[in-house]
Amino acid sequence: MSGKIVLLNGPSSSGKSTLARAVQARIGEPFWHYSIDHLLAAGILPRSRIDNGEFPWPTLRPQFFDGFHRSIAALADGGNNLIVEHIVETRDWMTRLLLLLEHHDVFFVGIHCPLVELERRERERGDRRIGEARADFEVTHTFGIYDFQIDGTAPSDSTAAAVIDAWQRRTSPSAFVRMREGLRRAAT
Ligand SMILES: Nc1ncnc2c1ncn2[C@@H]1O[C@H](COP(=O)(O)OP(=O)(O)OP(=O)(O)O)[C@@H](O)[C@H]1O
Repeated sequence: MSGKIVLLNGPSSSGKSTLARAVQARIGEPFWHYSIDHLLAAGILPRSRIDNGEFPWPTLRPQFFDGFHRSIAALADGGNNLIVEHIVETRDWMTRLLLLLEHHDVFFVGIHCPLVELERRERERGDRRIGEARADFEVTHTFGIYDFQIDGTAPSDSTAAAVIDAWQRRTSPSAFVRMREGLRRAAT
């Protein structure tokens, strides 16, 4: 049986990693915390050869993210429960996730944070490209509907407890099921 997926979506610096760690520490079942950041931190990319232009990132990026999206389904198909943190950048990515995760139990969580706070965090962190948070802020919540939404400025302990409670009480049809139905209606 496929693992269950809690998918956190929000702009850079909204607090996805912090929340994912807090959920993972409290939830009553084993969940793997999975994100692009983990792959990057593991050194998956030939970083210096991309940075020096030898390998073209604009060509490689779409296939890297497509592989990431497919890997979510693959890990869940192995029976693993996942807390996935992601920034859904485009409507195509949203559609791709809806189709790839058609047979999975997905609980879709939106993390909201005021732009002024995102930009403050971005400056303070110093390890994010300035402007990334604003670009994400303008698009990432525009592609779909959620099962649950949270305030990324609230303490992560209480937010994690609220996410777990809402996940335990989740009902059908999920946001992913409703969005897929919308896609199919639009296609007919
Ligand atoms: N609830 C919160 N209250 C105050 N600060 C927070 C909260 N959650 C996260 N932060 C701070 O915001 C910064 C970004 O947090 P985090 O790495 O969790 O964000 P993220 O959405 O995963 O970012 P990215 O997508 O860029 O990886 C960190 O400095 C973190 O300590």
